[in-house]
Amino acid sequence: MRVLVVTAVAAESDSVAAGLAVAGYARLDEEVIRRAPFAGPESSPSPLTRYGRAGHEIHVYPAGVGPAAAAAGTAVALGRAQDPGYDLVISTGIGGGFPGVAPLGSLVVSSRIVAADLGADSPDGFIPVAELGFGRDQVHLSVPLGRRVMRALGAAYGTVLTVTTATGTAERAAELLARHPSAVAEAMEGFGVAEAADQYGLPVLEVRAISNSIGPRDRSAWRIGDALAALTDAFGKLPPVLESWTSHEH
Ligand SMILES: O=C(O)c1cccc(C(=O)CC[C@H]2O[C@@H](n3cnc4c(=O)[nH]cnc43)[C@H](O)[C@@H]2O)c1
Repeated sequence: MRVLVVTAVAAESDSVAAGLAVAGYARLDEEVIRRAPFAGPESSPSPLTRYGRAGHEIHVYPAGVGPAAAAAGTAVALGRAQDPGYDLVISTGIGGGFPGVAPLGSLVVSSRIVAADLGADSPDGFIPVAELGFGRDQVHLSVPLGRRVMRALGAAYGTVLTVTTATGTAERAAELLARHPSAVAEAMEGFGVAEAADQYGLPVLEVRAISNSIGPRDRSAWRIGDALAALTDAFGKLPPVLESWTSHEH
């Protein structure tokens, strides 16, 4: 089994790595595959790091913030994979949770990944790109895998929205929920990772640890430390599920 885990930033990758260590995965090596887009001229390049246990490998790559960086970084990492290629791609990191379904410090697993603001605005409201006839705003996910992961993590299971502007008002949160009643969380990378994985014919999953509630902007209420600890917890529990899953099940 070989899995590519894509985060946005190094702090998320470090939390994933701490969980993999708990699951018995040892660091194998690392490869600088490009300069992450969020890194300034003084920052060090962010490597893709490989971890392994009993013939299974999990590679972790902080590809950058937002769907464009996520898609580009994922495609680069997938394109450089040597035989055997990857079986699965996971988009992960911190995210905003919809109140009532995904509290601070909890985990969510995607049943669907939807690009929630990919489309056109109109006097009658938002029109998704698929309705415009230009493309798609969601990709196929493995339901059996998602459900297994959800059970193993004790996570909420539902639609994870990808947005390019984080929600900062109650009105916007209500609008998103009205359009996506099964939404549990939002973040900024899932759809980009999913597009890249899908174009390589690979299944994808999104796992988010909730750092903030979706609604009126309030930075003082963010709990990034708790979310990163939840991410470590998730990746301590995830490997046995992934090892027992085979990609033809999706
Ligand atoms: O300053 C703000 O109000 C603000 C609100 C939400 C997100 C940000 C970020 O700059 C974080 C981007 C980063 O974190 C993920 N993330 C975490 N929470 C959310 C969210 O509620 N909505 C969207 N993205 C979120 C995201 O995936 C990025 O990697 C600032």
